[in-house]
Amino acid sequence: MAVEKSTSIKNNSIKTVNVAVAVIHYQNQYLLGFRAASQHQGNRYEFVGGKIDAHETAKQALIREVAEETGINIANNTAVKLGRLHHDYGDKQVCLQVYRIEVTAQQYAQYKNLSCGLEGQKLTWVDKAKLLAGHYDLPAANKTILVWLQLPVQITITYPLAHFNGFPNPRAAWSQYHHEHIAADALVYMRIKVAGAEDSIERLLQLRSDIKAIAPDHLHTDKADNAVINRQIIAGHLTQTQLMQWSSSVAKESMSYSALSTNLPLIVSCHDADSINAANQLAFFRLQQQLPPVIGIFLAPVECTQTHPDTPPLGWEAWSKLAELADMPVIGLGGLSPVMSEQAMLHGGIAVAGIRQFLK
Ligand SMILES: Nc1nc2c([nH]c(=O)n2[C@H]2C[C@H](O)[C@@H](COP(=O)(O)OP(=O)(O)OP(=O)(O)O)O2)c(=O)[nH]1
Repeated sequence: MAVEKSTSIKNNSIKTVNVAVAVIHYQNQYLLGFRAASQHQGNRYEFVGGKIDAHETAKQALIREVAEETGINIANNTAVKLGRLHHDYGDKQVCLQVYRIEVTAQQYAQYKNLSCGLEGQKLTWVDKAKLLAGHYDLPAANKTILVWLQLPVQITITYPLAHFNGFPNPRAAWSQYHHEHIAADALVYMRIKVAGAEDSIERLLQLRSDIKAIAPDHLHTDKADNAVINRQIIAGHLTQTQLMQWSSSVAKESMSYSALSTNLPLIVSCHDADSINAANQLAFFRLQQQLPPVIGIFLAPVECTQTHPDTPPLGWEAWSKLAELADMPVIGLGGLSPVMSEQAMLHGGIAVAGIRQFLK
């Protein structure tokens, strides 16, 4: 079974409605509307937004819809692209173009008591933890948006095991070093880069119950019955090579590759347009199969790195053009420091990641 054969949205004659969706927040307070019973997906909460008119870009529609529905002028706020979501409701097909907008302290002070929108709809500010925990009934397509919102603006990456080769017990040294140097509550990509070292990752997770992890794709399936692993690993990771292997297996109509059955969200690494297209295809396939989504792309290298000195960096401008192609949140990687998350957001990303500068 190939992707094209299993999809209904792209081949269907029903026109897809393009919708601009604004995830408006101030720190951990998120703005939700409530859809009237008579509307499509009625009696559900929603993020502010609406149809993109024929002459409009998604960002223009976003500014117009937010002003029409709430009165908030977001023309001067940064709209951080989260992604594009195709969803088939059976009676209607939508493509949600989703942006996150943080309002200023001044805007929040002005609008925090807003309980009724300009179109008479109910509006409410809700706590992020409750929103992510599913306390509010949203349309089905929004499930993926909530998973995207779990990603922090900084992601720590571990050193590979080879970095500790000089130690008498490199695996113990790897766990101990990261135990001591990872910041509290961090999201950590466990890039150990050697097969069979899962116990070191498990040990680190046991030592640091406060952290969440992105693990090599095979780890959690091997340890599916392990409570520590299940609680702390929020996503599996695919390298660009694994992603392209999946993509070519789809082209050959052989769906044997294990990534497809992974029962965790995925984060993939990409370095070019072809791999981003493959990531979009994988995300689309997983939504169709009702598997957990692809929640992000590590797009690298933005700048020169010590670990890959011979790889030419993309630079922010080329990085930004590639990030625009992605249907999911994009994370900058390569020669970056934690303070550059703002810069990533101005270039269409949601976060930055790295090793040295992200460890304490
Ligand atoms: N605004 C919004 N729409 C969403 C969300 N999630 C989701 O699936 N949708 C769907 C529901 C609708 O089918 C479609 C939005 O269309 P809409 O009818 O509200 O758009 P609109 O405001 O321009 O509508 P209208 O008054 O012109 O009819 O997108 C969401 O979080 N916010």
